[in-house]
Amino acid sequence: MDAATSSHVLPHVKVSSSNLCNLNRKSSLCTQSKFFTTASSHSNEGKRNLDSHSRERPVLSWLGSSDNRSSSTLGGELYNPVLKRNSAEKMICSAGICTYPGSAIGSPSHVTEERIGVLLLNLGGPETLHDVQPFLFNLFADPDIIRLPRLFRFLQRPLAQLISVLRAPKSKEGYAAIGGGSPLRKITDDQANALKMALEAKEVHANVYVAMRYWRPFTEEAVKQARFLHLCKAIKRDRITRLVVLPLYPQYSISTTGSSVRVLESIFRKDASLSRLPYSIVQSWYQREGYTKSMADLIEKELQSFSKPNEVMIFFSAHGVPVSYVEDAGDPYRDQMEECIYLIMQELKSRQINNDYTLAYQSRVGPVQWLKPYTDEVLVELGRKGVKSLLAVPVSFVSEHIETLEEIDMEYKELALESGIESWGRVPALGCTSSFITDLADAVIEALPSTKAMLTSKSISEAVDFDPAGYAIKMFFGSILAFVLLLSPKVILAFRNYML
Ligand SMILES: C=CC1=C(C)c2cc3[nH]c(cc4nc(cc5[nH]c(cc1n2)c(C)c5CCC(=O)O)C(CCC(=O)O)=C4C)c(C)c3C=C
Ligand SMILES: [Fe+2]
Repeated sequence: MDAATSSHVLPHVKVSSSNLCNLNRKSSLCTQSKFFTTASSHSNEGKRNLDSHSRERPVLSWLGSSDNRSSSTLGGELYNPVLKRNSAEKMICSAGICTYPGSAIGSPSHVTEERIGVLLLNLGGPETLHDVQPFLFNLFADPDIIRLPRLFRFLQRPLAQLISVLRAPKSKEGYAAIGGGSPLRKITDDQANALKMALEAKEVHANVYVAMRYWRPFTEEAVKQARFLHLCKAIKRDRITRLVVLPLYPQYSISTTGSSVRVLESIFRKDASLSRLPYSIVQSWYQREGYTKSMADLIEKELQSFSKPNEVMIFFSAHGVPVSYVEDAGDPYRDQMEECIYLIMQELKSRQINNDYTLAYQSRVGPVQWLKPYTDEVLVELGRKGVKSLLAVPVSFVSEHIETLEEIDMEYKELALESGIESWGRVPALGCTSSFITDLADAVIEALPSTKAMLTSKSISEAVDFDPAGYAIKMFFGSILAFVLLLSPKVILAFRNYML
């Protein structure tokens, strides 16, 4: 059953500010952990609102402070908000702001009836082979997936149409090999139900909703089309008073969490009641002990299936992103991934598991450079060097999906065996593993005190900033330039790469 509609009982909890403060003090933020905060309010408001925020944050004001959470010690997110000026940095510096909404939990003795909602954000996947091309269109039409210069943004949709049609046959083959569609929706619904129960066990009664970025249940369609009105409607119908947004990506990337949050916040901005709803976003959670321990449990268990467990190479395989995301746009994804692997290996070492390990990136698409080393190349290299046993660990996603079930289990396994590796294993995705879901429940509870309603002043100023004459000029010259570029042999060659 759809998690959003699974409960007919209004979620509620009695929350006193002192309880919430205690919870927050237990979180990484409040205990002054070296790692970055897991929760933030207002990922998009950015620096523009720093002044107003700083006035409102009585307990958790640390942006620019001299304690151990300075930009150089923020775990994987080593981005100095003062030095880096880009879109990702806005997210990160705003992620450092943690505010208390004055009304609900302002005074220690205040007790409010809360109706808590949790919104799980995920990528979504085609449910049938027929859905594959339109799913790919949605994906490539996302300006956070194909990042065109401003002048060429109007080409986004025609380009997405072209690339999705070129890519569809290869993608369909992959989805056909795993049963004719993506398992993501079912798994995410199961995770939502499990999370609801885990929260209930901690006496936090919440409704858990699911919003997918590229397939049903869509995030944006939730407001635009009657058929998919359920998300917005449900949040309103259930009279949710406080919302925690939990992207199901352990590490932050512009292309995943960043994109989903951008869409969600644009929906909130356009809806008067949603823009007044206090919410907070768990930006990344790879650094949580519950997650690293759960991953270590899976690895430890899977190693036992080899005849010589301590001779097995632990092979972390992460979904890649184009290098330009990290090097030009300031995406913290690679740093967070490296930190994540380090933390999992530390946990394994504490259990006397000292295997060799390596990290590589899979699933590259298109003509640009992606994060290296590439999974396929490393597998061949390891085989050549005489590695005989290998345990693949998918690490950027917490559900089984096409890239675990087809790419790793079929393509990479075959390649590894051909390259001289004799013994192959793969760690399953976390799915509904109870220690993991329990930890997600803790992450939600820790994020509750930092919920804050969106300010609408930004949308007003954006509307004022729009210049129709400038826009028309850009469209005119952009079209001519695009036409010339599209005819160049280099560009024609580049499109072929989407088909391979
Ligand atoms: C952390 C996870 C992911 C990142 C980062 C990411 C970036 C990214 N992906 C593409 C292109 C494609 N991704 C596709 C499927 C897909 N991607 C992720 C996760 C991340 N993507 C998942 C979980 C899935 C599978 C969904 C499912 O149905 O099971 C696809 C479609 C499949 C295919 O044709 O290979 C494409 C295409 C880009 C370009 C990108 C970063 C810019
Ligand atoms: Fe992807």
